[in-house]
Amino acid sequence: MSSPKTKRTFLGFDFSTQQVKAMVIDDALKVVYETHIKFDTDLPEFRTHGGVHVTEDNVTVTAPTIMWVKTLDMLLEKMKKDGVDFSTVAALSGSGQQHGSVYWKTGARRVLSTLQPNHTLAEQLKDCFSIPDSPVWMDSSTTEQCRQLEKALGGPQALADLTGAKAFERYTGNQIAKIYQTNRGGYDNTERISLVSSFGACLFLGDYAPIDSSDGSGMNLMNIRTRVWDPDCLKICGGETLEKKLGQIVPSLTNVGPISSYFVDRYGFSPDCRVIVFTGDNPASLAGMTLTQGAIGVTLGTSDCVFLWLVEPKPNTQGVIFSNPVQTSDYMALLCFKNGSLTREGIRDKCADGSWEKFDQLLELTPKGNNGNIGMYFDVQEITPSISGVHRFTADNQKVSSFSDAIEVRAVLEGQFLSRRTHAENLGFALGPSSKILATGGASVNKSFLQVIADVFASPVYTLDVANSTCLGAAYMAKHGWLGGDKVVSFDEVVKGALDYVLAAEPDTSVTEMYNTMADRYRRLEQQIAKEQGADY
Ligand SMILES: O=C(CO)[C@@H](O)[C@H](O)CF
Repeated sequence: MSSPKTKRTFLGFDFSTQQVKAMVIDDALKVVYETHIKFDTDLPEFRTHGGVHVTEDNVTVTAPTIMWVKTLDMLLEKMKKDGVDFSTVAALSGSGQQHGSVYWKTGARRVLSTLQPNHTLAEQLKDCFSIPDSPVWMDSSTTEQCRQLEKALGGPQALADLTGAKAFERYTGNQIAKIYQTNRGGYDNTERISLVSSFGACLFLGDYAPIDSSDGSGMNLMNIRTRVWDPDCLKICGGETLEKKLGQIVPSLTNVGPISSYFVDRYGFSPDCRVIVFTGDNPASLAGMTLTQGAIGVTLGTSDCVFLWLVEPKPNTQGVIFSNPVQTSDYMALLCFKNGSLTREGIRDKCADGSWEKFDQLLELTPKGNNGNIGMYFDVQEITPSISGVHRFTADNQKVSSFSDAIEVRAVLEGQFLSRRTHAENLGFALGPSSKILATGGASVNKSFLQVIADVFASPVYTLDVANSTCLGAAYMAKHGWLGGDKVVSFDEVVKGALDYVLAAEPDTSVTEMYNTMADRYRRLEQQIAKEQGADY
């Protein structure tokens, strides 16, 4: 809670899949307040599960747009009751679950710009959405539209070269295409299409806020190099009117204007409070981790995610490349691996009686490099690449059906982290003397994992116990944008010293050459499996 002595604060919001979070930081970037409102439990009238509605076909996934609006009403009331002094907020920004989309009905802009402070946002905006149920990132009902877009643009790799990713069902252009094709009435009655991020900015701006270049990268509509809409993609997905409905993209960190008077009158914000363009949750998370060039962010959770800062990206059909949210001339990449902690825990239960202590003891029984044995453990259909099954290879690349417990334990760790490394390198990340790994997530407390990561990546591993990196990143970006963005001051400069990363593991340089060779072998073996299973690689 900000106190009278606090001179200046910055506010970050995160419109995520299951909740809306808010975080207040002081001028020294220290968190002084945070809170959240969860959709399922705090707004039961919408009957969501995990913040969404999934249709029987398990393919179509949406969320009620007005639920997000009402949640913001509740969040701000809670913050007010908790004593947050909104008058100290110099700037605010935010993030949103990526790829989701909001459809503002024709005429909504007038309502948005004349909000009355004695009524809630939800009361006033309840009839402003032409498509009341927003498609979200978990939706996978647009495969037909994905194939149409890739066919028209020359195939998955050509589309990745142009937009930073092959056509993914969750990507907004394909979601818009489905509405354009199947609900033309609703589409034609839409005057603005927002992402979840820019929708959040619209509410605070009291006007249509632009999409930023980083979250705009998650749509299969933006030219990843020029950061402007690609006319061919627009036409295929939404015809001649889509560009007008989207508005123009702006660089991340853009100061898009003063806060709407609605928030000044109702909550006591300063009329000088600036709205900094919102961005996607993963770009904001990169900022919240204070990831910098040469670093790799690794979040070890149910799914493992790898965040990369790239200067020269090599788009492919595995990862996704976004415009960098804090250095707008650079790029970032995201790799998601579905087989993360549950796979590691499965081997622990099978080989070490469910004990991490015994797991670590078994790990010590085999040399680094596992005498050339390699394992790949895709208990569920993997995302990167899209293959499944368990595959074990001996040093001479012979497939075997089992390993001893000790070999298996090392093989699951080396296999997973060789996979993270090879896919990072495929996207253009170059490991070098200044590389470092920033590890977060539940499994980052396991020291033996971190040592394998340090050895496989030949880089020091730092850990950070940062909860809500997405919301924290949005608050950091509020200050960075308020200072003028990356054209005025670098992100490094803005966040210097903000977080205390702890050095957790240093690489054993005696095995660097061995893992370099092993990485090349892993890549070839995984490509072989992908080919056998007819998967992109
Ligand atoms: O689809 C994703 C990234 O491409 C997810 O991480 C969503 O952003 C989660 F909200």
